[in-house]
Amino acid sequence: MVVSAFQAHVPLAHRHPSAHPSISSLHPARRPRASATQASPPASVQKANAPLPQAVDAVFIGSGMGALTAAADLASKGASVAVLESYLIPGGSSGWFERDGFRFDVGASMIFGFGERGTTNLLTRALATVGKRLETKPDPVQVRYHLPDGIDVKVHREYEEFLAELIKKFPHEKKGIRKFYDACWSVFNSLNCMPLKSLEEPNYLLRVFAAHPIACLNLLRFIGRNAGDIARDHIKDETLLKFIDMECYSWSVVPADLTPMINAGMVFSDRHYGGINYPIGGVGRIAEELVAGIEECDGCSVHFGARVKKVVFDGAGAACGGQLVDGRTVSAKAVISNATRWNTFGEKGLVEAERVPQSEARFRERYVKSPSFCSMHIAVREKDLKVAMSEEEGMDCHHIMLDDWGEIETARDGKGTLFISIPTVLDKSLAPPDMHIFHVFTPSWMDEWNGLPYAEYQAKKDAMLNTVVARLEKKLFPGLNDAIEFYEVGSARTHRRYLGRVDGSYGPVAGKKLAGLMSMPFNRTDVDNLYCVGDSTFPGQGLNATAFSGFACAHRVAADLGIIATLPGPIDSFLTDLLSRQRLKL
Ligand SMILES: NC(=O)c1ccc[n+]([C@@H]2O[C@H](COP(=O)([O-])OP(=O)(O)OC[C@H]3O[C@@H](n4cnc5c(N)ncnc54)[C@H](O)[C@@H]3O)[C@@H](O)[C@H]2O)c1
Ligand SMILES: CC(C)=CCC/C(C)=C/C=C/C(C)=C/C=C/C(C)=C/C=C/C=C(C)/C=C/C=C(C)/C=C/C=C(\C)CCC=C(C)C
Repeated sequence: MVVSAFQAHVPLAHRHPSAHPSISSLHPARRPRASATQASPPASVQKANAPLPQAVDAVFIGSGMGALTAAADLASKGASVAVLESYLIPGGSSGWFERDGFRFDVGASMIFGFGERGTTNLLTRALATVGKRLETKPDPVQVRYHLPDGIDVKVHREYEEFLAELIKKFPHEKKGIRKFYDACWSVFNSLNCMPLKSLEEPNYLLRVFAAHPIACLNLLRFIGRNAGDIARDHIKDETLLKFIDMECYSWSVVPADLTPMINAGMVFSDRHYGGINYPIGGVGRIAEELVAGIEECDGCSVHFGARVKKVVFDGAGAACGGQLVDGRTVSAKAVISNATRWNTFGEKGLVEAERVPQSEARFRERYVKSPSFCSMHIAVREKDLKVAMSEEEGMDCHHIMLDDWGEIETARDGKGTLFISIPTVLDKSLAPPDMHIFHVFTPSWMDEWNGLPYAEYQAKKDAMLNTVVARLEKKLFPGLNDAIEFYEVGSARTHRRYLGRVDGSYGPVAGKKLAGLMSMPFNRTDVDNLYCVGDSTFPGQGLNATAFSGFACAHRVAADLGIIATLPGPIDSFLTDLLSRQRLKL
């Protein structure tokens, strides 16, 4: 099946603002969202969708960044892979959609993992496995915070410049600030000196420990801890601790006390090391290139409009393939789910209830679904904004805004934390001349949207947009209301529908204080030959994090398929099971 231009750009959200006179009159300059573009879908997507293979080494359910990285790595090692994606384009939450010459990123536009040095630049590395590379634009500022208590801080790419700005605000915490962020560097430096592969493959662990004993011991020191514990070891000022909470919340959607220190170390250091780099042409280019690279490998294919209904099992109870909703089946030695844990093992999940292993109860007891987001994708005319928009004049691409500390996590209806990205500040090719893309998102829960009749649903989206635009106009972007050309609002329902993620969730987060990353599931499951990849596995949310899960998954699958050397079979199995049992005790 070839994907038509229209299908490949199905609207993210179906909305008709003109049906709501209140909105039209509030925003006379706005017009309803533009029609889906008629431009051709990318070559990678057109080429994909060869006939389904009958049998492969590894079949992937979904084509998010976790799956694409793992598929690319396995393909480069000589395995045959088939990626089955239910939607019409690849990438999942790192996908894209187009309207009237604008190319919008579906998810966050702040991209880690595109550095040139070290080992933690996992997006650069994922593309390289299949001989691809993307041009990127370095972002001089990771994010500018606009927070209560007059905290207006830029996280500069240059580490010392960021510290100086923060210390200026909290001079009495000069030592504590440096100690906390230096602890993050210590984690990062330990990771960034070693090859990053599967932590459930003993041969790798032994080799990496032999080559980097001090770094491994340092990681073991931090792997069971959370960022909040380390921050409190060094910092006393409550407002500064709230700032650190926001630093964590802005990517982990939980405060520092629940954010694993390994992840904080990665994020708070890599932004100054590899830096934040925007892929020219949009975030969706990463998935497009990975698909193109996978398809160039012998015996490897990516299929769209291929929704998997269930995992297929053999007589011994081992996973042996995926069955699509239309009944077609792809058999495989390894089955890898990129769906969330709940979509894989939960009610009406890919694995029927009687086969769900006991160990999943442990996961559910520890992790909960994070909220979804209400995402506002807005096309903006630069000439009507009363603020300079170019990078040269000091406009930053990413902003976080909060008016009241009490509302970091809980506020609803667009009154809480606002995440704002304007990727056109870095890449003008995303929009027509003199136009900008504003992507504004705020945490939002399914219960706010579920069951609303059409008119109420649309009215709620419009109300959210109005609240958010009013806040942005007042504080950051005067003129925004009149500068809106068109807009598109996505709710938790939209995320559930188009990304297939339960309740539109951003992923699992600790439901209570846990020992850092120790209990986050790895890629193997307690079902033989069934693996998981993506943000439901170690180390969690984020593109670079899911790319790590992809590399780790590919490594373990390659070991199980006999493609890479392991310790002798029985020893490998014994040690792998021993490690997994030890983790279960934690
Ligand atoms: N700037 C950033 O850091 C950024 C940007 C975008 C996304 N992300 C991250 O990406 C993470 C998600 O990545 P991921 O790898 O977990 O995957 P994902 O959720 O993005 O993609 C999963 C894919 O699997 C498909 N799928 C689900 N069930 C299926 C089924 N039954 N049959 C066929 N296909 C199915 C979905 O359609 C989707 O395309 C999120 O945590 C988010 O933080 C980060
Ligand atoms: C041998 C022995 C004995 C031992 C051993 C030890 C070891 C080796 C260990 C190891 C470990 C490891 C390897 C680990 C790893 C890790 C990793 C890689 C991690 C990563 C992470 C990352 C992350 C977390 C990221 C994230 C990000 C994100 C989430 C982002 C987001 C964003 C957003 C949301 C945006 C915002 C926006 C605005 C502001 C606008």
